Amino acid sequence: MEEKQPHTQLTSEINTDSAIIMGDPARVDKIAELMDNVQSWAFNREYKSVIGEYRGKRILAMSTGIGAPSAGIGVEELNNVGVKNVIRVGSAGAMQKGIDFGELIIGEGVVRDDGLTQKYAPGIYPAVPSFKLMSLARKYAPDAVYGIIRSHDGFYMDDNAKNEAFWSEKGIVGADMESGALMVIGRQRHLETLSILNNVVLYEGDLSAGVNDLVSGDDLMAKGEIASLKLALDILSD
Ligand SMILES: O=P(O)(O)O[C@H]1O[C@H](CO)[C@@H](O)[C@H]1O
Ligand SMILES: O=c1cc[nH]c(=O)[nH]1
Repeated sequence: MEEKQPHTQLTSEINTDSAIIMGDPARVDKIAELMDNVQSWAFNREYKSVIGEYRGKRILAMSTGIGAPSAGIGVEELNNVGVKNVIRVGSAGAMQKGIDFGELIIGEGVVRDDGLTQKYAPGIYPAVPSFKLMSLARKYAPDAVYGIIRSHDGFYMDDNAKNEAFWSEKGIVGADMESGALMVIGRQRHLETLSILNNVVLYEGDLSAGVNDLVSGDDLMAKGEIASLKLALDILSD
């Protein structure tokens, strides 16, 4: 019998080539409400997974916790069980003025300001999404904010303001912690990847307050979260 993947507890019996990943296990319950014939698969450590159908397409949804290392393990184990398309649906902070709460930010590339991906490939290796999935994003969400995002490792850094000003000036549109790992590892494993982020912090806004508002269900952010999940489902079921 096939052994379960040690962290996610997945096996190839999930029987799908498409997965949606997210940091927060609670978001898995939200996406489950949007799918049909949902079956719980596993909940081990930070990896909560369900399988369901959307417009007849079988899709796995799984949380990966916070940060590149746990996302990286999740992506590797998805690859091990035969998944080929992986979309991350996360929350982000805006890096430019004028991006409102709940607006979707879609990464056309990622500044790899994390530690893990440096172990996979030198920093000059690009973190870029799949052209196929990006084309579908443009089809379903032409009005989203498209641009380069920055994935980092430290949420509570003393030099956050300085770093954000630096990267904002370079045109970066949003910040998260896992998209770089998804795209770098995904490319090396021949996966199609994409990252769709719901903005929860205005540029130069209070980081902790933004994430707290997402937890308490602030209306614009809650709508953005559902919109981001639906967009990933639309793309994978196209
Ligand atoms: O909402 P998720 O998917 O967890 O994404 C973002 O939120 C967390 C930080 O609050 C980090 O994981 C960051 O990337
Ligand atoms: O600013 C933010 C908000 C959420 N997650 C991040 O990584 N950064």
